Amino acid sequence: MPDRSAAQEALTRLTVDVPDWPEPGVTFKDITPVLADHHAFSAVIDALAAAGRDDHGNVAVDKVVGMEARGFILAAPVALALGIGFVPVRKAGKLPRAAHAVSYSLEYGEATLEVHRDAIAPGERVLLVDDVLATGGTVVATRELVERCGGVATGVAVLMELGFLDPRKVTGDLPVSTLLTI
Ligand SMILES: O=P(O)(O)OC[C@H]1O[C@H](OP(=O)(O)OP(=O)(O)O)[C@H](O)[C@@H]1O
Ligand SMILES: Nc1ncnc2[nH]cnc12
Repeated sequence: MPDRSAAQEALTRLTVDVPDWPEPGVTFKDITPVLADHHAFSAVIDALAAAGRDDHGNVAVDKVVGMEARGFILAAPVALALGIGFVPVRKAGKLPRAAHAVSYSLEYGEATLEVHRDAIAPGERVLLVDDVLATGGTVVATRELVERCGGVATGVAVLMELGFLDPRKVTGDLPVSTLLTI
């Protein structure tokens, strides 16, 4: 069983709040010190991977999707921990083959995300993994990409949720697993 409280403690202790970055009024949650600490990194990966298991501890998803860029750092080891494949959802113009694209807004701007059309097979169950759930725009766009491939997003696992931005208003019925709510 992952030690969820150890992961939460490490996240609270090591995440650095950066005021007014990348623009005035935004407090940026810098998780790089968490990644730099082997024990903390390992604890948060195990805690995130739990969202991909059922009540008996069996793996309940077929793929793990990570959103560029910080999502990649977390989703790839989560996929390995679960023994399943990893799918990158990339910012526009980075994927070399036929891709689906969805545009969206986030806390500090707008962007387009893309996924290879054949990265997720019809009917596959997909866990989304990212570091921060802020407005929820990234998660909603990624769910749309999974569905355009014919897959089913079963949930999203994040390190932290910025509750004051009310992301669950837009994530709707998608189950959210978060280690910290701020
Ligand atoms: O809930 P939202 O308002 O959509 O914000 C959350 C997203 O914002 C950040 O990514 P960003 O697009 O800044 O990219 P990065 O990982 O490359 O820094 C973060 O890693 C999430 O993916
Ligand atoms: N405040 C924030 N800190 C880190 N990543 C974010 N993504 C969106 N809002 C963010």
